[in-house]
Amino acid sequence: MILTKNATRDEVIQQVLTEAVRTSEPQLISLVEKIDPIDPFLFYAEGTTIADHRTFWKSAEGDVVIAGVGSVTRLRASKGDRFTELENQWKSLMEEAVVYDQYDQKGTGPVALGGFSFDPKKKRTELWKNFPDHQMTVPSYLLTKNGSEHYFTINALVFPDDHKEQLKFQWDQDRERLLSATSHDFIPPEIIAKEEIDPEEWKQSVKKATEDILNGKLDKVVLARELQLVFDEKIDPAQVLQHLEDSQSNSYLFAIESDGDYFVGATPERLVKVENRELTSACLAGTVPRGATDEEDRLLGESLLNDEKNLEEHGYVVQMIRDAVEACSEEVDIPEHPVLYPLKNLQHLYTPVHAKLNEEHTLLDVVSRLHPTPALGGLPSADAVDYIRGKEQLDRGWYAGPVGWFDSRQNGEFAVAIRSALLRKDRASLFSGCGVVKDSIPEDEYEETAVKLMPMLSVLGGAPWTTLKQ
Ligand SMILES: C=C(O[C@H]1C=CC=C(C(=O)O)[C@@H]1O)C(=O)O
Ligand SMILES: [Mg+2]
Repeated sequence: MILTKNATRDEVIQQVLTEAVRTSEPQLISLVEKIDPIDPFLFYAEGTTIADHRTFWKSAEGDVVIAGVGSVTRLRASKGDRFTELENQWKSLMEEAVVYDQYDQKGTGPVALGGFSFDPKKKRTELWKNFPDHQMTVPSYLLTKNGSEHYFTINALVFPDDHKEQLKFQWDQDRERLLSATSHDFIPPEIIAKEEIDPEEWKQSVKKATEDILNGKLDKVVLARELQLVFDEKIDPAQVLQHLEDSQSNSYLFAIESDGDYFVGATPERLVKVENRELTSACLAGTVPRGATDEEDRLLGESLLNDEKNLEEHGYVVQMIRDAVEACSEEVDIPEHPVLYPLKNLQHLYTPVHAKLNEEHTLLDVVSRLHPTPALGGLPSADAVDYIRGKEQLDRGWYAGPVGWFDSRQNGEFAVAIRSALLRKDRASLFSGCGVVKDSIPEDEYEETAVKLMPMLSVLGGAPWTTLKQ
């Protein structure tokens, strides 16, 4: 990667153009500038007037927001381990990239955003036909909010026959449009039909899983289900994102487009973050609803902290994440007991994980070691994934897969795509799963997944869950 701090922006563009002509190859250029604060949700909404492909990410702490419009290039693995292959492609892309950047901030310049399916070996259905197994794209235009500071990046492939003034004209025009976006009113579409995987059949599958666990086939398996909604018109992902922002706290917001479909969600579950080699992960599993009053809420939380079944569910996650993190880092710090992680509709058991990532490992390497944690798959991991592949009715697609971003500085973050929905024009598929252990009660697990559907269901204008249960 060539960082050009001393030349002017114009000189850098000229250099890249000259290099494209010399090599007869397109050259990747990245131009970063600091801008006045703007609303990332408006930037995202306006992006649709420039390109179909858009990506959105907001960290649970709200400190980092990245919105991408367009796509300069897509990393794609065709053989071997998808994470390793993407890593190699990213390295070679970065070797050639020319970056004009005075600020050196995480999440700016060349950044790859996207995600991965839960299980590349699962047979695909029609539902996910517009999503490839994985997709990490480098957006053409990128808004990055780092704390209170905002940055705008232009990424582009410069071709030998491009003209400098034409390139600049196009970039200026798009920049002006994206940075001066104003709000418009949203009219939410109406739900005209809903359908879920047969509840009784699903509960049977949970019962069967508890029997298989008791028979020693595995310790834990996460089973998921789908609720489909049909609307009277196309759903706008920008509107869904804005509503999630308004209604969910302590959650990562994401939206990824592929071939006209959008995968959107507000997940509380971090997979891993790496910043200056500081590794942060999280064990999040074990669930009760929030109480209607403060007192009820406190009692529910206390019961969760002492509930054997939920502690078992949680314990498997800690065990697996500890092993995976210890294998690639030092100074691993994991508290002995979980605490409560409160969300709008639910509270979870939460154990944070901190470590120092060893030099020879990368973020994607850690993603590959962690995915799927027993909060989404089960334990032993491989057996649980096989079990899900064979027994679960649902095509999970990207549900419960890693979604996130990384930059050229080895910084980045991935969350686990739960509390999510696939938007296909006037249809939405909402997904929800739960950790099944030997003491799981099918009816309770069904209720738990119902509450986990609430965040997406309510922003999509769904009636309260109780009226959905016919
Ligand atoms: C699989 C999901 O939640 C996981 C994350 C937190 C708590 C969980 C639980 O208590 O079962 C699940 O493991 C989902 O929301 O679809
Ligand atoms: Mg659970």
